[in-house]
Amino acid sequence: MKKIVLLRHGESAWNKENRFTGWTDVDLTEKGVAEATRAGQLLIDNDFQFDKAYTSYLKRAVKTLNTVLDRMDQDWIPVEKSWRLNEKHYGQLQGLNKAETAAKYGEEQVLIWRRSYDVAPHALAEEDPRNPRFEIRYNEVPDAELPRTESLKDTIERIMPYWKCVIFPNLKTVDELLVVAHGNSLRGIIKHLKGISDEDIVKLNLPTAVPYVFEFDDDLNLVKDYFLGDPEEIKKLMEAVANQGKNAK
Ligand SMILES: O=C(O)[C@H](O)COP(=O)(O)O
Repeated sequence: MKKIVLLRHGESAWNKENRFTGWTDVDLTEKGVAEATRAGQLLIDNDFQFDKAYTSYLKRAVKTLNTVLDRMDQDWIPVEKSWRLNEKHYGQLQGLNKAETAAKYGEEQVLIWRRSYDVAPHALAEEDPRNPRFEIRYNEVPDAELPRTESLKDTIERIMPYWKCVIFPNLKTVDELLVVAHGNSLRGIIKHLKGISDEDIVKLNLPTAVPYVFEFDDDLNLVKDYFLGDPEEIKKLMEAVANQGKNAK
């Protein structure tokens, strides 16, 4: 059986503070590192030996991947980074507290910004210092492809060329791939893999650092998908992610 494991990074400083993060390059918390170590242990316990790993240009994902591979003693495997695996760009929401945003604009509006398929938050202004066009790490990316905000649809459109041409075709020749990325960039990949509708994708909330395994037959048809870990605990973690957009007052 061929397998791809999708893993959201461990808790970041802005997950802890409940802020919209998007392309902001925040670090893991201590808890985030511990979550990544635990994910690595779960992957060893389930006999994973990865042939190759992929991650984004953002350190919360890169450091999660390094921590997982270190726990597995698989630091040596080939790793490729791509900006295309970055989180959904959250535009002007980046840096704002999610519960405070819900208190100001309403929970329904925040749910639309966080989970809808084709509504993007307000875009960053061209001169905003957070605009990715000012960042050296994106020098290789044509300006027209660099987002100032994104809907999930936009995120999927920029991930898919990389998924379809680089990541997925590897399965023809190797058996196990690891992709460490972000809540929404992974929702986009999962929507594609499972054929989830635009309406139903609203309900998917990915917890931090819980390995999500996809198994494929030799013709690369999806056979089954499952999380590693305790289902009750994972359900609670998913609910907690959904509740981050609720008004705390
Ligand atoms: O960018 C962020 O804020 C997080 O990675 C995901 O946030 P969300 O669960 O609010 O989409």
